Amino acid sequence: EVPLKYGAQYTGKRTDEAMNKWRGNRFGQFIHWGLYAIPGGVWNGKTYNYAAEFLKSSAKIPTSTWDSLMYQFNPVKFNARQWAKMAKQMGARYMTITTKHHEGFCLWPSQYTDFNIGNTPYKKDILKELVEAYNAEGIDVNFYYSVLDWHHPDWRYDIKSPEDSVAFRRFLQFASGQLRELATNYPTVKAFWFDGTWDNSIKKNGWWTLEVEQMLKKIRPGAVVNSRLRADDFGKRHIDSNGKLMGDYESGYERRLPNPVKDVQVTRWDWEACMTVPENQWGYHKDWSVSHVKSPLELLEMLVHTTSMGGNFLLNFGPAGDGSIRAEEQHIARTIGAWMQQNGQVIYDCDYAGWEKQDWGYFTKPRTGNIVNMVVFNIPVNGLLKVKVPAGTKISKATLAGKNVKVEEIAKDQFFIHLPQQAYKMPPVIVLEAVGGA
Ligand SMILES: C#C[C@@H]1N[C@@H](C)[C@@H](O)[C@H]1O
Repeated sequence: EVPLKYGAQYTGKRTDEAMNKWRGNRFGQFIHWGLYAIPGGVWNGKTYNYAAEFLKSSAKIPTSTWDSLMYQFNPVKFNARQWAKMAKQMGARYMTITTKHHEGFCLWPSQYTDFNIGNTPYKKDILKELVEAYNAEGIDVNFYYSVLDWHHPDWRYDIKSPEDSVAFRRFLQFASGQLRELATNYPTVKAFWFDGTWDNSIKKNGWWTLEVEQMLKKIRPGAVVNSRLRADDFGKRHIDSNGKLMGDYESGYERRLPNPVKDVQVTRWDWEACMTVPENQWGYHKDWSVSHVKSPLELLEMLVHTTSMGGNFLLNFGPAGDGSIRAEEQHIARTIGAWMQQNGQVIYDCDYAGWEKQDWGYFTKPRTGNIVNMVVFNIPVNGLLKVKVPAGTKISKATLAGKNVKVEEIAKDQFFIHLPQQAYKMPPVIVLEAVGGA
């Protein structure tokens, strides 16, 4: 091992109450909302297909022009309680909000910059409204914070001169100040989701990333911080130079999921995947016809897939500039929510079962007891669901919606579960009682 000052601070999974709650939540709503929601991917009549929150760079818009969008931000249809109720109905147990994205505009009245919600026609503290509304629904709120800041004059992509060093040191103090005020002024915040940390300027300041993690955990004991914040002494990100995870969970799965067979190593630590509904739109885009839009069933399978590998699934919503939620996203929330209403127990507080992945779908396992859940997405023509169990394990019972289904031992440690033949519009769940074995 190489000696590190700014590497991983511990190994293994945190087992404190705050982290157990973060882990057990399993399903979160990501919200990307900022000035980029106003143009929605269209500028001077031209539609830009790239991610709408990157429109400033896609359309090469000068910072002064982009920043003047602040004077148009007046979401007259914004209703934090409605958003929170929709998230509750969808079955989300946490919500992660972009307090500040790469554009540098702050959804809270930051004392460190005028580029914030207080100087818009809306004026009110949107972050406070969202935290209160979601907490009132029993939903934990986490803060996304982009270190990359296109607005701030002291931001640097790299440190190539003494002037860069001086400016960037000022920038890091600014960012630390903003993070301190977020952690202090919104005391129910549970976790911090860092982004915009891929540039050399951050890699060359790994010390700061550890200082921020420690500061946040001092202000908010139990706070959870993602690996994406962190860089070690040599600029290694997420995983330090000794192969140890930094931060409290791995956050590299963006718009992709680990392979359930080849990537089982992800189960050794906590992790989260974040996912867009279109192919690559986090902020509101006016025209979703420019790429594939995932169906509720595609997204539900991703949620179950993630739970089956011991991860959290963060599904993104991009509200419009007027504060409305588009119909496609409302349909997704209703459809997934209807299934979660009946089957949330196979997601919440569930984990990797350690059983061999089969083609019909995914296993999840509650933290306690001898239950293993089967969530079936691919219905076999013969209605027989193969299950390979750890050596010596017996399946004593299998039920679907509380009714027994046939269990047939077909070989040593192998069974067929007989799925009742019917048309399934949503994935059926079979609950196995397993005894003995590993
Ligand atoms: C690239 C990039 C950013 N990371 C995702 C989580 C979105 O915030 C996107 O803009």
